[in-house]
Amino acid sequence: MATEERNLNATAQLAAAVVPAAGRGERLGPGAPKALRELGGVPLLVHAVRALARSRAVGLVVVCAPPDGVAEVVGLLDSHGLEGDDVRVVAGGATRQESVRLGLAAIPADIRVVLVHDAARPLVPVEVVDAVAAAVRSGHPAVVPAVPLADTVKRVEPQPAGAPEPVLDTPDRSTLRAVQTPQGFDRAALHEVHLKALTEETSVTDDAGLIEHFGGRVVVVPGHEEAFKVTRPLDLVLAEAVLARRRATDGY
Ligand SMILES: Nc1ccn([C@@H]2O[C@H](COP(=O)(O)OP(=O)(O)OP(=O)(O)O)[C@@H](O)[C@H]2O)c(=O)n1
Ligand SMILES: C[C@](O)(CO)[C@H](O)COP(=O)(O)O
Repeated sequence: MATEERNLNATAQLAAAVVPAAGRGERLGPGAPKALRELGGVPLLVHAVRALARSRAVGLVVVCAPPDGVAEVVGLLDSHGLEGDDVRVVAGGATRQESVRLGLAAIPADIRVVLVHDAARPLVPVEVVDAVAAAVRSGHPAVVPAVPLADTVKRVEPQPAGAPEPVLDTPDRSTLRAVQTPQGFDRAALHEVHLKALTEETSVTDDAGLIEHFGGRVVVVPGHEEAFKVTRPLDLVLAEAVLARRRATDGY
C-alpha cells in the first residue's frame, strides 16, 4: 500500500477533487460532524484528503465543510499540514448533492477532470484514486469505483415500521455492484447535470446517478473493500482495525 505523502499541485493538467464533508453523521450517533470524528487520532476528513493527495493525478482539493464549521475545518487541515492554495474550504449545503455543487463552483475554470470523494471514506487506497482519474482521462465522462456484493439483494415494498416487507424481486447478484468514491467526471458533464438537477429539483444519492438520470453513460472500475464508507458505529471499529494493520505493515 503506497503511503508516500506528496504535496498537492493545483495545475490544469491535474484533476481537482471535491470532498463533501458537511454531513452531520446521524447514523454514526451523537457527536461532532462525521468528517471531524477521529480515526486513529486523526479526523476522517484528514485521512480522506491525504488519500487523495497521495495520487499524482490530483492537484487541488476543495473541501465542503459544515456551513457553521468552515473556520474550524480550515484550522484543522492547517494543523495537519494540509494548507495552502491547493486545499480550499467552502461551506457545504443541506444535502450531499448541494455540497458537491457548492464545491464544484470553487474549482478553477481550466480544470477539466473532477473527482468527488466522500470524507466518510477515509481509507480509500491510492490505486483506486489513480484508476478513476485515469479512466476519465482516457475518455469516459463518468467513472465510479465499485465492488461486488457478498450478500443476496432483494427489492422489497417498504412497509410501516415493524411490518414485514413483501419481496418484489431478487436481482442477479452478479449484475450488481456496491458503488464507492472517488467518482470521476469530465468537469463540464458534472457541472451540467448539477445545474439541471438544481433547476428540476432532482436529487439522487451519488453524482454518477445524476449523469445517468440525465441520460449519460457511467462506467465502473474496480473499487476496494477498504474504500468502505464510515456510516454506522461498527464501520468505525472496522476502520480502526484497517488503520492499525496499515500502520503495522506499511508505516502508514
Ligand atoms: N449535507 C451534506 C450531507 C453529507 N455530506 C457528505 O457526504 C458524504 C456521504 O454522506 P453520508 O455518509 O450520508 O454522511 P452524513 O450525511 O454525515 O451521514 P448521516 O446520513 O448518517 O447523517 C459524507 O462525507 C458527508 O460529510 C455533505 O457534504 N453534505
Ligand atoms: C456517494 C456514495 O458514497 C456512493 O455509494 C453514497 O451514495 C453516499 O450515500 P449517503 O447516504 O450520502 O452516505
